[in-house]
Order: sequence, then structure tokens, then C-alpha cells
Amino acid sequence: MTTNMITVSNIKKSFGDKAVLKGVDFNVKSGEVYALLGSNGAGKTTMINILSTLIAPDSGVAMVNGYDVTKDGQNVRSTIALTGQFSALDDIMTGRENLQLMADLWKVPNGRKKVAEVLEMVGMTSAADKRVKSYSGGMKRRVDIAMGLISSRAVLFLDEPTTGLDPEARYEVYEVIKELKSEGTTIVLTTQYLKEAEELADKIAILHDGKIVLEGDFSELQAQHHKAHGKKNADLEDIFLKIVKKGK
Ligand SMILES: Nc1ncnc2c1ncn2[C@@H]1O[C@H](COP(=O)(O)OP(=O)(O)OP(=O)(O)O)[C@@H](O)[C@H]1O
Repeated sequence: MTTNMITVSNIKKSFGDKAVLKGVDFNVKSGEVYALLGSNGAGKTTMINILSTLIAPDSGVAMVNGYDVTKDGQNVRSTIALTGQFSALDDIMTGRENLQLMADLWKVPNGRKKVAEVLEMVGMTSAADKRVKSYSGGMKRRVDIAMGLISSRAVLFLDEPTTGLDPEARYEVYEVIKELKSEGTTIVLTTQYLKEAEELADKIAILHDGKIVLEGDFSELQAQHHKAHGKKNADLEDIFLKIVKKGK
């Protein structure tokens, strides 16, 4: 039986008089890769920040692994890892040293072994003892993701994990995401690269005008697009643009 790892019901959030989330609903099953798409400013990061307890919603309920993000933040934080849009690595240390620091901070049992494991998981064992400043963008991002994995989290939030990376580095990050998925990690990712969602996600959701306006696996989105617009086998870009441009 597949259970929901994340449930989001009628979440609303405004900043001042600007309503960003106007009643967001979605569920993410355990082990699923869920891609949240939306234009710049649609509220993707806001949603991720609510789920990772960095900010509180104005109303609605969001549960992660059975814990309410507003009432049980501590337990939510022990379930999740978050890799944001900006690197948190210290450039003058090696990849391994950065990870070891994180393991020490979290008081991870057998920290050195865990560091070696996560380095292997993200394919960075051979470069682990080089300084971060010598890494390519893709290598840095892989160690960034590894930082979040040090304390074995069931849910990983990746906020634009490949923004600013060249195609080769993006591909390296895809491989890491696929590897984590194969190990059963539930992953919510936001992305501006529609191909990324097509390639990686079990389920794709489009956040527009404060709500999830379309959701499903890629073939379901195509079927919905076909029904609404009469066009078969649309690619995700067609589907996305049709929604985002509607009403403008
Ligand atoms: N702390 C804040 N105070 C005021 N406004 C905010 C705050 N955080 C976000 N916003 C606004 O809320 C809206 C949604 O921002 P958010 O970062 O969630 O969008 P996004 O979909 O992640 O966009 P992007 O793809 O550009 O990262 C934007 O208009 C942003 O300016």
C-alpha cells in the first residue's frame, strides 16, 4: 500500500496584501518524485518553505510524514532535508570536510562512515578531498544535496536544484535524484526546466495564480490538454504555456 508522505490542504499565504497561495491542495505519495512547476513568483519556494517549516501558512493544513508543519515543526524537521537555491558550502574546505562538519553538527552516529556513504551516493568519492572552490557547478550542487542527506531523511525538498547549471552538470544532478528515488526517498522538486520534470517526476503539478491548476503524470497532463485544446501528444512546454498565458 502506498501512503501519502505529504498532504497539503487549502494552504493560503499572503505577504502584505499580496496573496501568493490561495488555497493549495496536493498529496505526495511515499517514494514519489513530485515536481512543482510555475512561473517566476508563482509561489513554489513559498510552498517549499511552508513544508519545511521555514515560514508559517496563514491558514490550511500541511502534514509531512504525519506531522503538522505548524504544530509539530520539530518532528517535521527531523523527517526532511532541504536543498535551497543557493549553495551552503564553505569554499576553502573540501567536500568531505563540509559534510563532516554537518555530521558533527547533527551528532550523527558513525559520522565518518555516513559521510563516505553520502559521497558515494552522489558520485563524489573521488573528488571528496579536493577543495570545494575547485569544483564545477555540478559537483558543488551534488555535495549540496549530500549535505541534506547526512542525517538520513525520508523526504527531500529540492528548490530549483539545477538552476544555473550547464546541461552536463544538470545531467549529473538528475542521476543523483534518480539514485535517491531508487532508494525510496520522497522528493519534491521545483524547477524552471520543463524537460527535467518530464524526465524525473512521477507526478507534475502546475502552480498558477495561487492554486494547483493541473496535476498528474506526464501522460495524464497530455490527455487533459488533448481534451481541453484538441491537441494530442503536446509537450510539457505547450501544456505549461497554455495555462500560464490563459487570462493574460
Ligand atoms: N518574505 C517575503 N516578503 C514579501 N514577499 C515575498 C516574500 N517571499 C516571497 N514573496 C513574494 O511572493 C511571491 C512568490 O515568491 P516565491 O519565491 O515563492 O516564487 P517562486 O515560484 O519560487 O519564484 P521563482 O521561480 O522566481 O523562484 C513573489 O511575488 C515574491 O516576491
